[in-house]
Amino acid sequence: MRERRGTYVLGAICLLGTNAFSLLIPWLLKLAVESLRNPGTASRSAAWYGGVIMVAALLHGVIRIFSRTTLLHAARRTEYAIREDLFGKLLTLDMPYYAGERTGDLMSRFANDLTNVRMLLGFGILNVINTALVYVSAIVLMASINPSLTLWAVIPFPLMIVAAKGITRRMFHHSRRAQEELARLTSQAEESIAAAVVVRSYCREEATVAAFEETGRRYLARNMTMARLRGILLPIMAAASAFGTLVVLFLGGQRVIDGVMTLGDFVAFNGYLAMLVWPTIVFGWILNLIQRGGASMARLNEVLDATPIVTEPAEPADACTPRGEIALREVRFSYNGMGEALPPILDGISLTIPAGSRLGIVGPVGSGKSTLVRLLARLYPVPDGKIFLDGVDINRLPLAQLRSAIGFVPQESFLFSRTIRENIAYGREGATVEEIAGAVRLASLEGDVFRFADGYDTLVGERGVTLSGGQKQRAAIARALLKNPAILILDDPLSAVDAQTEEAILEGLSGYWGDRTVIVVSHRLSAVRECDRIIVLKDGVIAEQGSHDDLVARDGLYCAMWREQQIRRELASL
Ligand SMILES: Nc1ncnc2c1ncn2[C@@H]1O[C@H](COP(=O)(O)OP(=O)(O)OP(=O)(O)O)[C@@H](O)[C@H]1O
Repeated sequence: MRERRGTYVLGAICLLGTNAFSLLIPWLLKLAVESLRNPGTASRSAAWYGGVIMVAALLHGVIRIFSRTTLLHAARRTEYAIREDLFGKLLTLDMPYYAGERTGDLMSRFANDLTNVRMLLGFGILNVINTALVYVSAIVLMASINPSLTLWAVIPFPLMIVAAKGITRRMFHHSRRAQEELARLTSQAEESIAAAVVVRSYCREEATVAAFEETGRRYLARNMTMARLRGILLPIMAAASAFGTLVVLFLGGQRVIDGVMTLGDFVAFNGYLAMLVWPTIVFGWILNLIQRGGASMARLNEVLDATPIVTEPAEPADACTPRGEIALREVRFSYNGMGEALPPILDGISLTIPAGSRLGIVGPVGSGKSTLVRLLARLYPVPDGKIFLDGVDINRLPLAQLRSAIGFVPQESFLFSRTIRENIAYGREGATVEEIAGAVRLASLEGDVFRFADGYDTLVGERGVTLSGGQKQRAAIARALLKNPAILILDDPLSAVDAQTEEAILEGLSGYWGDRTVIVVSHRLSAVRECDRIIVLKDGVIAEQGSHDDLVARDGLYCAMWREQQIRRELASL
């Protein structure tokens, strides 16, 4: 908006010009009428004034087009810039922010709120300037013709302003609520479409439609109230302005009959009064635009002013090639729920993972395995002096440097609605066809890709629906392998395949490990069996650690889990 200040000033100047010509017309009419009444004393003929009026009307029209396009284009450009800022901002925000937001709500800010802001910055500003100019200049000119009649003419205005203020205050409230309901509607629609299969498989169509209808009803009710208020406002404004006109016709007409006012003055006075009618009638609409635009700008500012909790270091450490040694010192961590710290998920984890070694992380459901690996990539905030990469506090590493050292395959793999090739190439910009094929081979996905009719060019549907769960997971692994990171974190990435396939895939990957540090989180102990060290997490602490053989020999939690999984496996093979 600030960058476009010049354009708005130009638009305002044009509005000044267009209004100057429209204000000139009643004055010229007055002179024309006076010339008709007193042809002998008039300096110019009525026809001459008629010609000048036509020129003034033409100039008024031309400059009006220019003023409107200037201001409306400026609003479009501002909308474009805000959209870019919004998108840029959303990419900088971190996991803690997204954990508290609904996608649909964010999407509605892109659509509905941005439109409201554009309307405010376009039509809103245009009409505010126009109304102010018309009101001030018309009233000044009316007062110069007849001050007492002007007073009568403007009597309804204060009443109109009081009525408009009261009604628009209520409109603002309903407008804000309506926008929230719309955001909720967008969220519900987005979620129901994404989870269409779940909805159908649980036969929840009716309940989902009912919930959608309920939100829709609330949205409709808010809009109906707004329409009612707008409906009240408009006739009040029109009636008050008609009353002013009536009074002027009566009192002005009498003054003309009494010879206190000339017919030319009366014509001009009425011309100026007529100019006030439209801005007065649309006053309510403009106030509504302002209220709505203001409410939407506030919603956009909530996102634009949001700051990521995970920030770049104030004094970054020198860049160096990572070796991949990770150290954790008494790491404690709690998630924030509605701004309050929840009970700790990790409670004093100390651990050193030598560069080039392989660590397995196992433990019961919800014991904090994923949380621990998320902290290594600073997806959540980590206190200073707790986690080190090659001896450097990770809080001192620029985020891009830290994250480019890590290949992270999360529990839920996400694929873009693009081809398989593009999805895997996302791992590294500029990767060659051979490198992509190499990563696909390592992730044991090659056979699957060749079976697809379009091979690497197979389009992955939204969220990868055309791929099986296991194929999606292997595609996500291939993407991380292509990145060629010093540290590879696999957070239960093969949960969708059976134990034998998981083992075979991990076996196939063993050639890739090299001197990389590898962290494998898994529910299946067979997946971590070959790791140099395994930690068993329980209730946020390391309950046991050691190699597979050590842990089995200890006859503790790991050993119990191992026996249970072995029995299950044997039963499954019967
Ligand atoms: N964003 C979050 N906000 C609040 N609590 C969370 C969040 N993410 C996870 N938790 C909670 O933290 C605990 C540990 O979750 P985490 O995902 O780290 O466990 P896990 O050991 O990986 O579980 P699983 O074996 O099921 O994958 C759980 O109780 C979970 O509910």
